[in-house]
Amino acid sequence: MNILIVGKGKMGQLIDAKAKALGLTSFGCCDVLDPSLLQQKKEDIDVILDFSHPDNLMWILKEIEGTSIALVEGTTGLQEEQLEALKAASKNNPIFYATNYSYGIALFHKLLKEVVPLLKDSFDIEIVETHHNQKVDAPSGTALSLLESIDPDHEFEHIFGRQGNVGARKKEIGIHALRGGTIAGIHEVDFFGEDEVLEIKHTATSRQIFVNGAIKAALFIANKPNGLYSMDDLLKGELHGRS
Ligand SMILES: NC(=O)C1=CN([C@@H]2O[C@H](COP(=O)(O)OP(=O)(O)OC[C@H]3O[C@@H](n4cnc5c(N)ncnc54)[C@H](OP(=O)(O)O)[C@@H]3O)[C@@H](O)[C@H]2O)C=CC1
Ligand SMILES: O=C(O)C1=N[C@H](C(=O)O)C[C@H](O)C1
Repeated sequence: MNILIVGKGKMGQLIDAKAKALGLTSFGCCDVLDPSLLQQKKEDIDVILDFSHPDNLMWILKEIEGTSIALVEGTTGLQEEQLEALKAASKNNPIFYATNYSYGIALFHKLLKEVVPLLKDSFDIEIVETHHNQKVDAPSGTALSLLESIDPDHEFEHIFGRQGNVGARKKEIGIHALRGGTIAGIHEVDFFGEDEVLEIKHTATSRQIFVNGAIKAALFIANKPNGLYSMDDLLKGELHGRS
């Protein structure tokens, strides 16, 4: 499988190194300011993995239009219209999208779907995420996806941080972002009940878990029919697990 990576940052470089270590052909990392690699290698690319910045997405979708190149999209902070464009592009290319490529977070979503219907009427729900001091978007893409799993029908008001005389808690879900040091990613959902608290927490102890998951996603969608794929498809395909 031949891959090309969009994004020359922390994730891009780690994916490039891991792909090469696995014996895959990686053409390296590029971005919208230096698109030549994508344009030169277009004929030979099977999968593009984008871990960069939302500003690259429309350019990538234009480049893969009319080709059979698959896309593994990992960039977070995408706006609603960019998510719509991703969905539309999946009619013509295989596209895998996840805000978090770790196995644990994929399971976290499953746990929420079990637990939330049992608790949502009697427990207060809050989401807390913690990331390194270089992260540019807040709250994390993962926190927003967890929110979507908790409240798919938007029954609750979504409160992004609290400040001032906010009054007593209403039918709301609080979402809070902490930033500091070198934390790869911590996500926690707290359920506060009467005289008890249930906490579900995932800690990524290094970025490698995202890198490995993204490469598994790339192997999974290479040569798949056009469509939008998610971590649920990867779990069903039993391609996940350690390393
Ligand atoms: N889905 C998942 O599992 C994961 C997703 N991510 C996401 O991947 C993305 C990249 O993360 P990470 O590698 O840590 O970030 P880095 O900051 O290390 O790298 C970001 C890359 O994007 C480029 N970039 C920044 N601004 C722009 C812009 N305006 N237009 C085009 N390119 C730009 C940077 O180029 P330059 O250096 O020249 O500015 C750099 O190459 C983030 O959205 C992050 O949230 C991260 C980990 C896991
Ligand atoms: O920027 C990061 O580092 C991460 N971003 C993703 C997110 O926004 O959820 C996934 C992971 O938590 C690391």
